[in-house]
Parts: sequence; structure tokens; C-alpha cells
Amino acid sequence: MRTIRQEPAPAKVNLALHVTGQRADGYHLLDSLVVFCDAGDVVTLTPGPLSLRLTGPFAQGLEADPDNLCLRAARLAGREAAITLEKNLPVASGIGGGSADAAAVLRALDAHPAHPETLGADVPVCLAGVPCRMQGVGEIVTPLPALAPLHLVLVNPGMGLSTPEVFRALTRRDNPPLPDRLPDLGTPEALLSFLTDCRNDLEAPAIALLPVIADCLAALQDAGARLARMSGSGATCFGLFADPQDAARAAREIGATHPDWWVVATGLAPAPAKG
Ligand SMILES: C[C@](O)(CO)[C@H](O)COP(=O)(O)OP(=O)(O)OC[C@H]1O[C@@H](n2ccc(N)nc2=O)[C@H](O)[C@@H]1O
Ligand SMILES: Nc1ncnc2c1ncn2[C@@H]1O[C@H](COP(=O)(O)OP(=O)(O)OP(=O)(O)O)[C@@H](O)[C@H]1O
Repeated sequence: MRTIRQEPAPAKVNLALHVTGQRADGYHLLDSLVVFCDAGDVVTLTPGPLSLRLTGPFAQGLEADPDNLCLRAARLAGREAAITLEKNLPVASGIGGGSADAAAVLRALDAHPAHPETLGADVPVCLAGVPCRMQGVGEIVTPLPALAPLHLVLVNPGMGLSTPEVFRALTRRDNPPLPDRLPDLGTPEALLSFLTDCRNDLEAPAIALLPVIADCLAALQDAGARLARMSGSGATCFGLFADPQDAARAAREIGATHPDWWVVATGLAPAPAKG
């Protein structure tokens, strides 16, 4: 690369996450609705040998070691760059931080490796960067038609959860998928009514491992969320609110009651620029 490239790495939210089976290699079959938020990490790439520098409020939760997904993404692409990762998202929190960072590095490099899912199950959907249905073990990604605007509050209790541990704690692995054909999700009422009938099958096992997740969900509900659910393998939970003002008010209220939690109000991210 010859120029400086800055790419947002938006937080991923699983509005619904149905675990429908398990493959012989242990990976789980998923059926999920995924969206991306304005809140996120930022990667900046400048010309130079491969390196990584960490900044931002959650930089201390990570090492700039060769396993960092930013460096693994650049190596998979066979490219060099001096990478700065502004880590604004809590680490190991169910909102795809590492996968979002890897996808942002690939976008900045304009690289299209054959198997991005080898970096992480969430990398293909993070590369799409638009609202999607995600199936298979994460490699089948279908962009959704028009989706109603969303006004979210994300809440993380400040404790990380290991994704494999949460999957291991599942008691049922053959839960029903989403309907084959999704209804029209273009109005807030239709989207909310559909999502109310959906689930995150990882929510119960995650709460069993980290009961404070139930407090995050209750705090979102008490602050007026129309729907409160956990994202991914947790521990981050999201609430859906009527408008941006209501989301901002709820975030202020929850943040004031729980100053040790990470709480942000956010809308949907714009689609990534085509490389
Ligand atoms: C649960 C989700 O957050 C839903 O979006 C993702 O599928 C997880 O994506 P990720 O963090 O990128 O996951 P990976 O780093 O590929 O996998 C971490 C671990 O999660 C488990 N895993 C992940 C994805 C999947 N479909 N089945 C699994 O069982 C496996 O134990 C795997 O070793
Ligand atoms: N750039 C990165 N950002 C975050 N975590 C990283 C990164 N690179 C490697 N990791 C490792 O990946 C693990 C999972 O972190 P990540 O934040 O991606 O999880 P997550 O938000 O639960 O992801 P998902 O929603 O995809 O399950 C961390 O424990 C961390 O050690």
C-alpha cells in the first residue's frame, strides 16, 4: 500500500442468534440477523513493515502480539503495513471486535482472501458490513433488503466471556432456525414484532456463566427498551429504542446507575465504501 488508509471497524450486533446444530468438527450451525453500529474500533494503515500499535480506551485489554487479528488479517492477505488499532470496543464482548478489526484491515488493504472465515466465524459478515442474515457456521452471508432504522443502546458489564466456553455451556444445540423466508422488516413495528419472536440461544448459557448479564438486560428494560437481548456470545447486551433521543436518555440513565459498565447509544453504521 502506498497511501494512508483509515477504516472504521463497526461493532457487530446479533439481533437474533439461533443455534440450529453442530458439525462434526464441533463448530455450531447458526441462523442470525446481524447489523453494524456507528460505535466501533478504527484501524489506520500507513506504508511500512508489518507492525501494530494499540490506542484507545480498551487498548490495555489486548497485546500487540502476532495473534492479534489485525496482524493475522494482513498476513492472510500477504501484505505489509504499519497498523494502528484504536480499540474503542470492550474485548471478548460478543460484538465482534476482533473480527471487525480483521475485516477493516482487509478492506483497507483492498484484499479479498479466499477464506476470510479462517480468521474468525464473524469475519465474512463483518466484511459485508451491512445488515445480513448469517448462516452455516458464519460463512453464508446474505444482505437483507431494507431494514428499519435502529436506535440502540449497548451495555457491557466490564467482564469478558470466552466464546467457546459459552457454546460448551449450551444445553440444546438443535433449536429451530429463523423462518426460511423473512417477512418485510422495513418498518420499526414489523422489525420489532419479528424480533420479539426470535432468540439468542447463547443468552441462557452466557447468563449461567456470568449472571450480571441478566442485570444488563433488566437495566435496558427498566430504561424503556422495546426489546433487550444479548449479542453474540456475550456479555454485551443491546436495547432497541423508539428514537435517538430516547436511546441517549436511556444510556445516560443506565450509565449513571452503573458507572462501571460500558454504555453507548448508537445508530446503524453506513455501508462501507467499496474498495
Ligand atoms: C457467536 C458469534 O459471535 C455469532 O456472531 C460468532 O459466531 C463467533 O464468531 P468469532 O468470535 O469470530 O468466532 P471464532 O473465533 O471463529 O470461534 C471461536 C470459537 O467459538 C466456537 N464457535 C464459533 C462459531 C461457530 N459457528 N460455532 C462455534 O462453535 C468455537 O468453539 C470456536 O473455537
Ligand atoms: N484486534 C482484536 N480485538 C479484540 N480481540 C482480539 C483481537 N485480536 C485478537 N483478539 C482475541 O480474540 C478474542 C475474542 O475477542 P473479540 O473482541 O473478537 O470477541 P467477541 O467480541 O466475543 O467476538 P464475537 O462477537 O465475534 O464472538 C479476545 O480474547 C482476544 O484475545
